[in-house]
Amino acid sequence: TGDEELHHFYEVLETIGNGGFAKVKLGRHRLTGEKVAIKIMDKKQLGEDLPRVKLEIEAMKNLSHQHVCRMYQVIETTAKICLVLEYCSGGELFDYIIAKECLTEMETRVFFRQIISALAYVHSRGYAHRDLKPENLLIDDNHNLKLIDFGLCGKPKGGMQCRLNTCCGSPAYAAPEVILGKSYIGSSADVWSLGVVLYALLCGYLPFDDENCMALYKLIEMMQVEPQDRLTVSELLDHPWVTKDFNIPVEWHSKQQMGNIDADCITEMSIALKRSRETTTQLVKETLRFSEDDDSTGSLELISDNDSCTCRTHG
Ligand SMILES: COc1cccc(Nc2ncc(-c3ccc(C(=O)NCC(=O)Nc4ccccc4)cc3)c(OCC3CCNCC3)n2)c1
Repeated sequence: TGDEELHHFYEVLETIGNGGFAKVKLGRHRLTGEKVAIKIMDKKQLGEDLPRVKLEIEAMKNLSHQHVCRMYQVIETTAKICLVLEYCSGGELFDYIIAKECLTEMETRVFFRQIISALAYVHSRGYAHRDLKPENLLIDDNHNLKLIDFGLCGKPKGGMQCRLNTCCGSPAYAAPEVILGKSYIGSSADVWSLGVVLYALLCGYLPFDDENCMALYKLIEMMQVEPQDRLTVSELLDHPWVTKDFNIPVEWHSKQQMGNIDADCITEMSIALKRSRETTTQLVKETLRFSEDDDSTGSLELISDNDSCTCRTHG
């Protein structure tokens, strides 16, 4: 069963997060010792929102970027869906800032450039995040930010047709048109949320001298009530406040090429699967082709990138 499968590959340790339908536990991959975040969702509790989770899983398969949390594996059982996700050892950005009491303007700019890098990439892949907020920005062990979409929480009170988490989770970061239940353009709503995140980062937590305030107020054009008056993410990439001291626009293209096969990973797998390297490589190639089709019924599922790989056999 899926539960055995989860425990076969991973030690499941303490809970690191709870969000309505999703519980996130710390996990450790038994083969590689790598820490992972395991997001466990109960299908019954998800109810009619199950299709939305399937959409998120498809989205995650297409998102591979240095500032977006990776998804390594999906383990589905009759009752649960478990996502095995990249673990960020530094926790949430906000806890970090509260613990440090204040960040320099430069450190704020470094983080902000990473956030717009992630957002420009997500938008370029045709997705809008729709729930950008400090809880969804985590720090990895290289002190870099990773965008996550912690996703579904309780049922929206108003039953609005926007995403659950924006309704019940965080009106504070949601654009006016989202709050008003109007139909909205996801990318513009993201820019509003980005403005709130930047404003929250700088206001009250960070020392900020006056002559720069004007540059910041120009950025607050992200928080124009009318979406068409708002800055776009691509205008932010080379905005004077964002490029100050860097003098280069934000590099947002993904540095992670998809689908490359890592030799060390093949070695580990051929040992674990008791197959030759050639056979293992062939299997992986077939699986990567399988994972491109929707109706993949492959005999071996693998999600691998440079530094880790997980494989599991179907039936
Ligand atoms: C050290 O102490 C600590 C303390 C706290 C945390 C950690 N680490 C730590 N690492 C990893 C996670 C995680 C990663 C991905 C997803 C996810 O849902 N992905 C799906 C996803 O990203 N979609 C998506 C992304 C972009 C575009 C579209 C879709 C969910 C959770 C985590 O969670 C804990 C929660 C706690 C409540 N606030 C949010 C994080 N925590 C460590």
